[in-house]
Amino acid sequence: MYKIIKRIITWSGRRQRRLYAGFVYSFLHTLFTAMPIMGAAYGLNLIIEDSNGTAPLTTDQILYMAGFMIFAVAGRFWFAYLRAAAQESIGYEVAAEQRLAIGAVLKRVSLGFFSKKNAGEIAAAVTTDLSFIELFGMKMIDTVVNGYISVLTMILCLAVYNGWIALIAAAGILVSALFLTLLGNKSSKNAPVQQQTRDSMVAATFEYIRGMPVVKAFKQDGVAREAILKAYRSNRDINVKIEKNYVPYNCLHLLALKAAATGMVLLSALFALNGILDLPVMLMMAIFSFVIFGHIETVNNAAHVLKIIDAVLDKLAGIENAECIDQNSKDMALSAYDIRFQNVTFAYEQRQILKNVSFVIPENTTAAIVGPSGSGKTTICSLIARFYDVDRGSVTVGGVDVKTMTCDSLLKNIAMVFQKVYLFHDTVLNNIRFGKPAATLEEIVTAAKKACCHDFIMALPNQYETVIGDGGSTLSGGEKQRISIARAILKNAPIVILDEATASVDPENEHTIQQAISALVHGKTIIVIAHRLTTVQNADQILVVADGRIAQQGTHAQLVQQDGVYKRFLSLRQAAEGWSI
Ligand SMILES: Nc1ncnc2c1ncn2[C@@H]1O[C@H](COP(=O)(O)OP(=O)(O)OP(=O)(O)O)[C@@H](O)[C@H]1O
Repeated sequence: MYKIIKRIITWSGRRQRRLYAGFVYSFLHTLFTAMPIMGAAYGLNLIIEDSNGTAPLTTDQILYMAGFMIFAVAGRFWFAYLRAAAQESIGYEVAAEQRLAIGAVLKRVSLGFFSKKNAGEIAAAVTTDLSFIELFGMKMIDTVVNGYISVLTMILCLAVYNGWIALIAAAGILVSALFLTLLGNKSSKNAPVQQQTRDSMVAATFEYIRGMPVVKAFKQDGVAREAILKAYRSNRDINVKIEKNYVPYNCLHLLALKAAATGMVLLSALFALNGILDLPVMLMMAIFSFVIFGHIETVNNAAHVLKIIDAVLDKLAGIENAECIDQNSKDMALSAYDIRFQNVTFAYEQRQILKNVSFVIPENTTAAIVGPSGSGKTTICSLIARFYDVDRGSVTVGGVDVKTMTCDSLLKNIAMVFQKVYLFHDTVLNNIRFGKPAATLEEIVTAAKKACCHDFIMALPNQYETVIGDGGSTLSGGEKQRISIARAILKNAPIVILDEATASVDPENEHTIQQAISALVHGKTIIVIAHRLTTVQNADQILVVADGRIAQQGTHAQLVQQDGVYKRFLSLRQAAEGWSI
């Protein structure tokens, strides 16, 4: 328990001083809680002395007693307030910072990180898991640290009157701590499992919702539900197991405290009968026995909750300490924008995709990448944008190895239009503004007009302020793509990567969009993964990718003269486009 408490204190970072101040307030709060009890014993003694005629009770004494009581109660509330003010909001403050820190890390890790960890696991970490620490982290500090500070302070007060009774209280705490340790040992095994089942539950729910169109289209609700039900059942089973483990140890922990409290009452009565304790002190001991363990009775929950917090902190550390792809890189400004691949070899995990690939795309020229599906065209683009690092060889932009540049300083120079467009659950305006956060409304509208989306945006219920559904679900494929082109136009970067950008644009708009793209790409270095013949034919050079290599390279005029992949690709394209028209 001590190790995890220390971990939570470390987690609170620069707010640790507030935590420690809270411990001091907690100690003072307990002293002020004990004072009225001791005051009551003293007052009772005065009353007894008055009633048996030993010493008459004076008005001054009554006033002092009343003043003392008011002072003690006021002090108690004041220190309770100070403790809460110092400690209680720390969890929320630290969690908010940690969410931002994780967001910053996720932006800088290689995309391979997301293949290893599923989105559900990451989402659970920054939402439910961090919320758990946010809610329970400081509560546990209060329950455990402040709880034990409180009980130890009371034992010290007891020891002033009678060492034996204080010893019984201390023995009760030791025995209860033993049972809590046993409960904690059980929880050490169960907490990580509970954590995993929660992650699986979130991931399965995500998957189910995301896959809903497929589930409906194939009428396979049963199959999809099975995965989600399995995750829910596992979560239920581990929770039931934890509860079953919890109950016996919890009972033993409470029994130890109750037995100690009973022992304190019995011993103080025995001492009073034998004249070792005065009657008022005996009564004071009895009152103490009721309140002394109050704070640590709820420590039972802490034994398990702390183990969960430990597991969650491990998980968060795993994400936060993920290796950032550009952690040894520098912010650099480029002065040229030619792209050069030199003997590039790249594999996703063990699966080799590119082998010894070399080519040059001179500044301000267009390179069309063509090749069979799965040949590595998108991978080439991802390496230019440094979504992944090459295994061997180098990718340079403007003569600078992208490995030496931070992602921010590299991506500042690149605008991308992806094959799979992702729009945020935000307004149309903000989705376009993503290309240039400081853009004015006028600039955004101009970009939207160039990308041929202005008219359909104006037809939306709230025009540019219309909120787009999750992932762009309330727009058609073509509309989404045009918005993503508007984003790229707005960014106005010197390098443009288009991944089949016009694939889902309807023929009516295609011509206009091609014009917009021409404006976007004018005077820039362009890499386009194109399936359209016109795009390919007009490119300054064509890179034909096959089997992880550059199988052919040249202009359209040069490549049509050669027998090879390009010629075959061309005849297939002509057939396909002829067929589609
Ligand atoms: N993140 C990834 N992890 C593992 N393998 C991947 C990943 N992304 C792509 N691949 C694999 O790498 C190969 C090349 O993929 P890539 O997307 O570059 O092909 P492509 O030529 O762009 O295909 P298409 O024309 O179908 O879009 C494919 O076999 C694909 O399955």
